[in-house]
Amino acid sequence: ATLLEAHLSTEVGDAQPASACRCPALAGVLTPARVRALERDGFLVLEGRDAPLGPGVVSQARGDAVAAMQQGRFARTSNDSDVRQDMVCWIRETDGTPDAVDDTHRRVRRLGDGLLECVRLLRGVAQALETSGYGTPLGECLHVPQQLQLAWYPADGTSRYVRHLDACVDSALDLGLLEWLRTRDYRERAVTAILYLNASDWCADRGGALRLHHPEFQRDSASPDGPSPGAHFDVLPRGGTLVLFDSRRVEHQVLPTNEDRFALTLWIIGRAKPEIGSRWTWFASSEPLQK
Ligand SMILES: O=C(O)CCC(=O)C(=O)O
Ligand SMILES: [Fe+2]
Repeated sequence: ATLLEAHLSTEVGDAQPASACRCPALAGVLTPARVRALERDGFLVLEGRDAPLGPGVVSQARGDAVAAMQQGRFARTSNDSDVRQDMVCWIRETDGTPDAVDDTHRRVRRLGDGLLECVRLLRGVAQALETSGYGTPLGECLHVPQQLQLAWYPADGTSRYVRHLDACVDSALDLGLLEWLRTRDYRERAVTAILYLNASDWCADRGGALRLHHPEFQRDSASPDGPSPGAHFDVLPRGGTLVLFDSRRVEHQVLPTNEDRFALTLWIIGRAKPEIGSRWTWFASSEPLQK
């Protein structure tokens, strides 16, 4: 059975085409070879020397995140509290500017320069993926929401997020029409992009790793022999580390953290190309993602 993430989904009404969100800092970063690895493995981790942003920008962004925390911008999610114990703050580049989406967002503090740079980097990932010919399973084109999730897992030794999938991959037949309509935004999620804003020397004993469960492992679980335990890959949430994974294939979890842990996440969405067919193609297909 699919584990469906149940928190409020990103607003995607004002998403932009990938081509409108170019980020110079990504030039030469998402090379065709790395994008092929992402397609093959379902995930890609760029850390250490491969990380796209310098430590200066990341620590500035962490300061901006702490400031947002002190301004009371973080709130619990609508998930059950046993699913996840982080607090989140939804941010847009335009927050605190005349171009903000509404009056409430015009009144909040502008994002700091460090956080702005991180937002622009994540929002540029879709364009960089398309340039390297990233192929979504459904041949969709990528779109970039304006809204990103800034999450804070408090340093209490228990804050975590249980194993889940970011996208809803169940068909209308499985879900029923109402539930299917309710989960529309989750179905559009194609690629999860996460940038960590923590210290660059985060070590394993602080906990808080992102555990990625290998897609092959999930497929195996349908076999009578059952999966071999331990088929996963842990990523330490070191500042500057960029993780990309297929939102529909890669189950993942956040292990309990002993240290305040900040993660900035963008869900890149995939929308059917007009020439391939409308969303009704998905609707009609009972197993749209089993290829
Ligand atoms: O912070 C992370 O490493 C992942 C968080 C996550 O899985 C989510 O917010 O859906
Ligand atoms: Fe997730």
